[in-house]
Amino acid sequence: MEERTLNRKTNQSLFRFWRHPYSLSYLLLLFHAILPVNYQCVVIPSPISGLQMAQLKYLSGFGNEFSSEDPQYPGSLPQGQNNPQICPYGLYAEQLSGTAFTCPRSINQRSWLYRILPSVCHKPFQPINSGNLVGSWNEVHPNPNQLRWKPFPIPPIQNGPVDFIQGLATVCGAGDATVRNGCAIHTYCCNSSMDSRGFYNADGDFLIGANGLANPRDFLTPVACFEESPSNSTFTVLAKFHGRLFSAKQSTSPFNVVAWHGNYVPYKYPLQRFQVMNSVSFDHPDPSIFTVLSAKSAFPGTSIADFVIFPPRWAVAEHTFRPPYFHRNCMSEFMGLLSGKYDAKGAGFMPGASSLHTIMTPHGPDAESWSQGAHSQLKPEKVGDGAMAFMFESSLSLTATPWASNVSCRDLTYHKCWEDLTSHFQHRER
Ligand SMILES: O=C(O)Cc1cc(O)ccc1O
Ligand SMILES: [Fe+2]
Repeated sequence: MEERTLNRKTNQSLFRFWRHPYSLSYLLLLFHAILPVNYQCVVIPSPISGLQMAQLKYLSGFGNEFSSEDPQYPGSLPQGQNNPQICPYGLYAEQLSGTAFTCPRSINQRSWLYRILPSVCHKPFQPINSGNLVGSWNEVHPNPNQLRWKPFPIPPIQNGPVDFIQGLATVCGAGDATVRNGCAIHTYCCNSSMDSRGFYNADGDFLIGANGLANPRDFLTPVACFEESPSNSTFTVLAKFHGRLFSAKQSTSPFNVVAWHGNYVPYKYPLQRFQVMNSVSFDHPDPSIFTVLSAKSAFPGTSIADFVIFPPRWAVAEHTFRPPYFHRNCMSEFMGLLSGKYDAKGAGFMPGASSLHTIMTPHGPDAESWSQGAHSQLKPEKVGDGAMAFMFESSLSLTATPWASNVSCRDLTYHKCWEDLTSHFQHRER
């Protein structure tokens, strides 16, 4: 997934932000939408080296104006102004903006950071191997077929360490980072922490948004926290810019924010906290009822992408075909299964698997799921116990990259899951 959601930052990591232990057995996909408005977040996938996870504290809320200072440095956040002539504790003031200065105040996003050194203290960035990252779509071959992938394999540690950035690969996307309108879906599979490497994404934000049945207090933003830089140390800051990777060295840790305030912040959200709503009478509401976050486009009601989840829930609709129906949409749908079973698919869509149904590509329940949905007794039923599926519903025409088209875990038999659908048409007697 490409950039709109988590963060975008300036040259250094805004906060040290723990994401996921790489030992998670499921695939974690990143979505990244390039917005006309420059939203930002920070996803710093670098595991905590100097800090213990238990020490991490969070501020709760969504869209708030926050203030934070490292508890060991009371008074480190300047009061009453952003730019004192000399900042408390000799810190440097640095602004990180997420929207144009000229955006109306109601949607303006920015944060002020008070850090040990400003982000600009680094050696020049040099291009590095961008691996399987793709940022331009015009030369990628279109494919209107249903595409599906088995779980992307986690690289074996005996073949060498692979960190979050080295393990990133672009699955599909559309649009252009240079004109800041588009999105891409990336996957990552890694076996090592980033240690003294940090990352920022100038092409957009890794996974964010605005609306949903998610409660604001479940969004957690890290409290200011920094690490000391031992003398003679070397840190690497990696940048993603126009779809390519760059690397710069510096002698101090970029995780040096002692205090900050603002509303342009990274956050994490536990999907299990999403309160599901659904039909309590009949028929199948639109899947947009499960939207957690939206990356809005310039057209009201039409997103660059909605981040939708399918958590466990009760199905009670009467005289209704309850699983997802057959359809072809004017939107692209990228789906993944994190755990359990998805109610429109059987064994072919296992945890870690993903699929792409681009614009107007027909899809729907596989033959067996259709049969169950058509014939099962309609009592109240728990759907997807222990399951979690997600979908990016995008108004853009997503194209699969050459890597994703040719990767060995591509499920070339996907179309067969509908082969057993037969005609039940009852001809009229003539
Ligand atoms: O394709 C899918 O499985 C996702 C989906 C689910 C649903 O309940 C209705 C429409 C839809 O695209
Ligand atoms: Fe769909």
